[in-house]
Amino acid sequence: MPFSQQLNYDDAITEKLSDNFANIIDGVGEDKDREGLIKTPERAAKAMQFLTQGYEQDAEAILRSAMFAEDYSEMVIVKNIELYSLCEHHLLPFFGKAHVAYIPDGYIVGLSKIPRVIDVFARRFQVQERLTDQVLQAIHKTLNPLGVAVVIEARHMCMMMRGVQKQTSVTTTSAFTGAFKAERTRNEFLKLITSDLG
Ligand SMILES: Nc1nc2c(ncn2[C@@H]2O[C@H](COP(=O)(O)OP(=O)(O)OP(=O)(O)O)[C@@H](O)[C@H]2O)c(=O)[nH]1
Ligand SMILES: [Zn+2]
Repeated sequence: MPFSQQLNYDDAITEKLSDNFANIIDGVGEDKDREGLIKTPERAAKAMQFLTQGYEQDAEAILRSAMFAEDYSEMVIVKNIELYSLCEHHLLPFFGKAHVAYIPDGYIVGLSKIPRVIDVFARRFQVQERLTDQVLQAIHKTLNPLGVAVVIEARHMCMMMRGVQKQTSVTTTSAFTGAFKAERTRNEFLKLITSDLG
């Protein structure tokens, strides 16, 4: 399942979630049996399973499936990886970009696996800090590189649509291991992720 775009929905979970979404529709005072809403509980149940499919996936296995021995020990950066997650406090989306770098020590990883690892952890109920750290740790543990860096910049719908209602604030989190703890290496990474190439 980790590599497919199409999720195999679990019938028992779909039924359970559908019942609960029907209650939510009812709870806000809507008519859950009107035409436009009749299929909504099931749609929402499937959407929720899609958005939380990361619980069933193994980030370290994904990384291990495409590790290659390579004598390259310069910084590798994959930046501007879009991400969508759900905040665990309000179950509202937060979304933005992740920038990931590592300095190999004997092994490189297939580049696409880095965005896949971000999705594994983003498709759960999250806080941005934990998401940042989980991506860092998964890469650190599997590749055992000289260093890993993860920066996430995100907007939280719970701060935009409700609550403090701030539309332009962006939250940045970062985490570093190994060589990225040194100022010079970290600065090189930070400079490269803000370059004009987008
Ligand atoms: N640190 C952190 N906080 C988050 C994240 N997502 C949402 N929050 C915050 O979680 C907090 C929950 O605070 P509470 O006071 O319990 O909830 P609330 O009454 O709905 O708070 P307001 O949003 O201020 O109205 C809020 O300050 C949210 O902004 C996240 O990824 N990281
Ligand atoms: Zn929230």
